[in-house]
Amino acid sequence: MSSALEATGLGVRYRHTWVLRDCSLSVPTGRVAALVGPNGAGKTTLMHAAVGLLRPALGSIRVAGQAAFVAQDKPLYENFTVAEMLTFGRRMNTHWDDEAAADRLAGLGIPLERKVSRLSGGQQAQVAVTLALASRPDLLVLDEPLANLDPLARHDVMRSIMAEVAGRELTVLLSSHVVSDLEETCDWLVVLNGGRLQVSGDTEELLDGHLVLTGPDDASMAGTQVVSASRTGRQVSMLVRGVPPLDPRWQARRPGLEEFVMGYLRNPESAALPKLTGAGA
Ligand SMILES: Nc1ncnc2c1ncn2[C@@H]1O[C@H](COP(=O)(O)OP(=O)(O)OP(=O)(O)O)[C@@H](O)[C@H]1O
Repeated sequence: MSSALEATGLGVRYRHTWVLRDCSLSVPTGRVAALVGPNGAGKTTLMHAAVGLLRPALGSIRVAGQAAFVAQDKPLYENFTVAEMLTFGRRMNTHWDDEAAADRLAGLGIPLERKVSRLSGGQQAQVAVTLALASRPDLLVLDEPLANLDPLARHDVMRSIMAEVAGRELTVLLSSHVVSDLEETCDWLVVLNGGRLQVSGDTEELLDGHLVLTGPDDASMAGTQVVSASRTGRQVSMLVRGVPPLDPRWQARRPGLEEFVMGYLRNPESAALPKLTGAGA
């Protein structure tokens, strides 16, 4: 399994403050990886380090091939038309697929002669993604591509990204605060919390390896590895790792993605990380 992105012992600091500490992760080629975490967790910082916009103080982060980055505040010139943005992109990039970009925009019904400022938020996001894709990257890094978009536009942007991944060997790393948007499309999950990596792995394997247990708060928890728990009255609901408990009063089910992420974020001390033995293992 080859990696499109690999970080080993990554540490980043701004002046004297560490904002990423000891992050080791690997995203396999061809995956759509979701990067989630609360405000200030270090998601943008990790993306900046991945695409070479900042240099780590410790460890390393490596992309196999070319990366393209779409920043949070869509890097478009408001007074340019879409066609002028394409010309700009062509001049700024050594690898550039004009035809693919024009085809993609035509398929999305975005007129080339329209000014960027006259496009909807969803169309601007699509233009920014199209420009990034036109540079033929191996890794597409998108910082909150769905921010400020309505649910339909969020769905359309995600679906169009999936179509690109299906069409070629492209890996995507995208951050979002809306975990439910990622459920259908992201098959790799990275959770950052307070500058530390909490979770990194195949989404289905992670969900299959955990249970949500609900039961009375005096039920025995023997043999269960609790990620986090919340109480309502005399009932306890817990996210646990591994095997079901012995106490028959527990009801067990597979967690949804949002429950899983929330369960880990509630307890920053818990982690679900693969054992990395050297780079890329
Ligand atoms: N240029 C900078 N100088 C100093 N501190 C910074 C700088 N950029 C980010 N930080 C700090 O680094 C930490 C991580 O910020 P980062 O933007 O990576 O988080 P994030 O997870 O992307 O947050 P959000 O979800 O709010 O976008 C924060 O505490 C932030 O204040």
